[in-house]
Amino acid sequence: MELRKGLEDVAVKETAITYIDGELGRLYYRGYSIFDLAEFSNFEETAYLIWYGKLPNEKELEELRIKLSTNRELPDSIINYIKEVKKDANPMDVLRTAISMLGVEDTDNSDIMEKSIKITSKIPTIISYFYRSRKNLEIIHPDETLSHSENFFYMLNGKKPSEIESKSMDVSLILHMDHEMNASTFACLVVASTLSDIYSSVIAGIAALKGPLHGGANAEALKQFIEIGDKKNVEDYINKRLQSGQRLMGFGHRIYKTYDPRAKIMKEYVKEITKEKGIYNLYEIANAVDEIGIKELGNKGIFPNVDFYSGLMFYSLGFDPDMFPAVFASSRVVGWTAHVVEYLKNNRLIRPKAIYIGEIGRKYLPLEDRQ
Ligand SMILES: CC(=O)SCCNC(=O)CCNC(=O)[C@H](O)C(C)(C)COP(=O)(O)OP(=O)(O)OC[C@H]1O[C@@H](n2cnc3c(N)ncnc32)[C@H](O)[C@@H]1OP(=O)(O)O
Ligand SMILES: O=C([O-])CC(=O)C(=O)O
Repeated sequence: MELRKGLEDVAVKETAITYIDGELGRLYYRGYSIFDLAEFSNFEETAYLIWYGKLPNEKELEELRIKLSTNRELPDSIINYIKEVKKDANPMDVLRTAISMLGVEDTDNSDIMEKSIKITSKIPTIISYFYRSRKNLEIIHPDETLSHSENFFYMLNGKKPSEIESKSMDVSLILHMDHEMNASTFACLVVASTLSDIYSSVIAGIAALKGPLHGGANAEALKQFIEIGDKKNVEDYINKRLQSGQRLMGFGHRIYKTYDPRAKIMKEYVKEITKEKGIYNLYEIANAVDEIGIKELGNKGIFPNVDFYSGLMFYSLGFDPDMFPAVFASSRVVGWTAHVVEYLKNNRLIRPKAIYIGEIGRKYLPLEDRQ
């Protein structure tokens, strides 16, 4: 039996959701280029596309908009939990626990799609309530008149977003919404394939996304730019980092062997928003890391990935660095749940193999006879 470390190049399902061309750096949701969706679409419309397989007409879009905007509030038990949890808790742990509590509270008999929409509509509320309560600020209840992205920004910052903030938020969420069989989506499927419930699948996704090799890399990438401090230090920093065997965070990808198209799009928006926020120096450092990093690693097919610029984007939008993976999850939940629904149409228990390399037939010794 062949060992495929990291399951590289192993297909676990057929999908009509997302297609990636890792050589050319192209990404399509349901056949639509990520470049077009980022430019012309918004969170609600792209979520509809990913969940239902087509762009919605006006009525369909309005129906989804209403479901997403009227299900944002949390049960009191979860609000109390968020207010009482320790202020330095990891936001991914808080999110994971809050989704688990939602699962406990859930008594409705709606199908997985309806539950998925409700979970999606509540994640920004969980993140924003925790953000404000850890800073001893009053929580801001959701505003049904605002779009998903605008409301997220509003619940966090206490003011409605400007045009550039609103577009940047929408674009960021669109870019993170799905990415074929990444580690967190696979974790969701493993759980779903046992015919467990959708809350449990989403929790598995959050748990896998948290790690610094996956969704946690956005915070690590920003940390690098802050540590570098000035663009004249970039070359030295990269050399030291690579020579000491550390990875450049926000670089490299299992599928992309060229520039991640999402990073390309994110970079343009980050350039604009950092100017507006007075932190353009961080963009300049990031841009220098991008260029010098490619000189060092590009020949191995290692280029910036989505997490490289998204940390700087989320920072510009007001999020604390430890919250970036949770913001990522607020969008990826659409992809996770779409893949679960797709997989369950043709379910088979996911149960791979391990190649045993230990001993067999060892003699059991009573405790007192062991060395
Ligand atoms: C949303 C996302 O999840 S995007 C990914 C976010 N993660 C990061 O940015 C973390 C940094 N990047 C990485 O650790 C990796 O590129 C991963 C985990 C994303 C992909 O890893 P894999 O496809 O498994 O590649 P693997 O870990 O086997 O690395 C292959 C080689 O490239 C090197 N490499 C990979 N990424 C990097 C990097 N960021 N910096 C320096 N070297 C790297 C490895 O050291 C290894 O070198 P070697 O063959 O000389 O030992
Ligand atoms: O596809 C991957 O392995 C990681 C990634 O970029 C994502 O999940 O967005």
